[in-house]
Amino acid sequence: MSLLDVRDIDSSYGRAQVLHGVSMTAEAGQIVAILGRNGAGKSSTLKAIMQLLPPHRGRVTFRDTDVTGWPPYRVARTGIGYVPEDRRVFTQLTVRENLEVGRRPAGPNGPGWTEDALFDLFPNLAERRDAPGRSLSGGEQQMLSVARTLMGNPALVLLDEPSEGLAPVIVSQMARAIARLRDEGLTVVLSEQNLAFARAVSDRALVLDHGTVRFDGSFDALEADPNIRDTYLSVSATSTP
Ligand SMILES: Nc1ncnc2c1ncn2[C@@H]1O[C@H](COP(=O)(O)OP(=O)(O)OP(=O)(O)O)[C@@H](O)[C@H]1O
Repeated sequence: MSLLDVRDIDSSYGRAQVLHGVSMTAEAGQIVAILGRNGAGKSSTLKAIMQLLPPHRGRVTFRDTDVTGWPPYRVARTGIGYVPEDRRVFTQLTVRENLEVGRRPAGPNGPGWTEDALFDLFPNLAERRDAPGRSLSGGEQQMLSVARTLMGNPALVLLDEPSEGLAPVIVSQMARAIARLRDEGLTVVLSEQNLAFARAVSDRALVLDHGTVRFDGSFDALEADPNIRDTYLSVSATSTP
């Protein structure tokens, strides 16, 4: 069975249904990209997995456990880390203090992340380790947000638009960091509008439109289907990582 199995979920904000029968899987060690235009339902799918937007139909199964309807903090404790689009760095705390806030025991997910390992992963943060969160650039905040989530030692990381708003050089660093997460055996599900970035870091693509899955497969298959690409992906966001 897949590490993550999302089966036929519907989710709504109030009376507005935004996910319609979404199904997807992530195998252990895989990086899966959720693609689609603005408002396609990428963030909502990540929130539904985390139970921040609990599905009212369908199931989310993680490590053979049905987590549907669980409070998000319990989902986090089973080993799912979530990095929201808006970063939520603690501005008054230093980089190191922000990391401390995220610390949780390693448990079954391996030896566990240390501050040093995270500074190795994000060298920019090492240079700013005693700087307050508010003084960091957008890119550094994005890195800190990912690093803080890793301090919780998740087996699966949900990344909401990791490349959004980042300068090209920072986008490359983020791409290298995600590749290293795969080397460490982590599973990642990320939402992206930047097709080049997603292709560079991911094993598989899922394309959403209006909260419905339009494609699920390899990037080669996606590129070979210009109809899917041109109809459901925004063509503007193609900067190379
Ligand atoms: N808090 C909310 N309340 C009501 N509707 C929402 C809320 N957040 C998102 N939506 C709606 O849900 C739909 C899916 O949005 P979602 O944020 O999941 O899309 P997305 O693909 O992640 O796009 P983006 O790249 O703009 O974040 C959109 O129609 C959006 O307007």
